[in-house]
Amino acid sequence: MTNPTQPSSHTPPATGRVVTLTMNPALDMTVQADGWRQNAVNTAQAMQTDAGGKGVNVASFLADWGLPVTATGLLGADNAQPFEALFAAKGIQDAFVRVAGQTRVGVKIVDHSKQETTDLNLRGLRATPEALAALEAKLDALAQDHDLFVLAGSLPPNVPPDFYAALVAKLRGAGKWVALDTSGEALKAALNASTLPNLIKPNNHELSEALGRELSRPSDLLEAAHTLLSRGAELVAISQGEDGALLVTHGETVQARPPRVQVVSTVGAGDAMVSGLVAAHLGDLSLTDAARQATSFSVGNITRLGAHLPPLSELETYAAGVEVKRL
Ligand SMILES: Nc1ncnc2c1ncn2[C@@H]1O[C@H](COP(=O)(O)OP(=O)(O)OP(=O)(O)O)[C@@H](O)[C@H]1O
Ligand SMILES: O=P(O)(O)OC[C@@]1(O)O[C@H](CO)[C@@H](O)[C@@H]1O
Repeated sequence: MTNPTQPSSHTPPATGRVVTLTMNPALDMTVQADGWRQNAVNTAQAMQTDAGGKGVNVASFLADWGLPVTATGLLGADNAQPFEALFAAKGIQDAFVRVAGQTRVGVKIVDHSKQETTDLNLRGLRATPEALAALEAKLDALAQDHDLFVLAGSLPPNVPPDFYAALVAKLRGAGKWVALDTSGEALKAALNASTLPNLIKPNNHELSEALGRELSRPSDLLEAAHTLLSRGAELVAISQGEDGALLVTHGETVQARPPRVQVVSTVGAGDAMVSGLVAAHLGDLSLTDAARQATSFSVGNITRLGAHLPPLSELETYAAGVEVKRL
């Protein structure tokens, strides 16, 4: 099927198949309300709804990049249509377990006059033991013929905080390459576990919260990254919003600063970065090129609504504008 956003001349690498796991997807309802104020009556200019949630977004970016991708997780049966339409349009294999009820709505208020994005995220559908058992069986089946797993987003109610920690151990034990992008107690448990993911992509606030200490100086972030590397991670990517990202491996550290662009919505910026890093891993890129590629994905994402990459020529312009410094 033709995908209008897919970069045209890019040839994807012919390597491993990717699974993205979204335990808590969301229908993102973006409301454009320029100049809006809290505690006041505001007028909005536009509204758009997109199938989202971190792993769904990663699947969408990777599909745009031309990689085969399977999306799994728990999806409310009552409003699954926008997700199914996205998967069909982009050729994403739909391996979501359907559960009773509606997937949560995530309200995103964007203010173009101030280039600000405000998120209101609901907690999501309570996961039943039956749904979790069905998901476990699905993941076991997917592990038969997929090599990379991206675990992304919050955990819905009734899923224990060590869910990702246990899954990372299981997947890495089976020889899979695992990326994790989560927050709060789930991130804390995963970072305290004995087996760490190959790639960890927190933002600086999420990492500070999970480690229980303020990481305000670059040296604090670097020290935290090196501790995670010494405990089994291969790449720690700490994103810092408009300031860019710090990417740390055993032998190298780079700082990537994005070019200045007109921001439409920052929703999914981190997911785009994860996607760029997964694509870079599959393409065996150097850390410098990975930083450039991942940042260009993020910048491409924040210049439009929804989790879509811009055409390749635009992506290349952003990539050329990324300032990558080896530290
Ligand atoms: N306002 C911005 N201007 C330019 N680039 C940005 C901006 N916000 C984010 N980015 C780019 O996106 C990357 C990821 O952003 P960020 O650190 O906000 O991720 P995140 O907190 O995980 O985002 P989210 O949870 O919304 O997906 C940054 O490293 C940067 O390259
Ligand atoms: O509650 P979570 O899972 O942490 O975040 C959910 C969410 O904000 O993440 C995506 C952007 O990264 C959105 O599509 C979605 O609404």
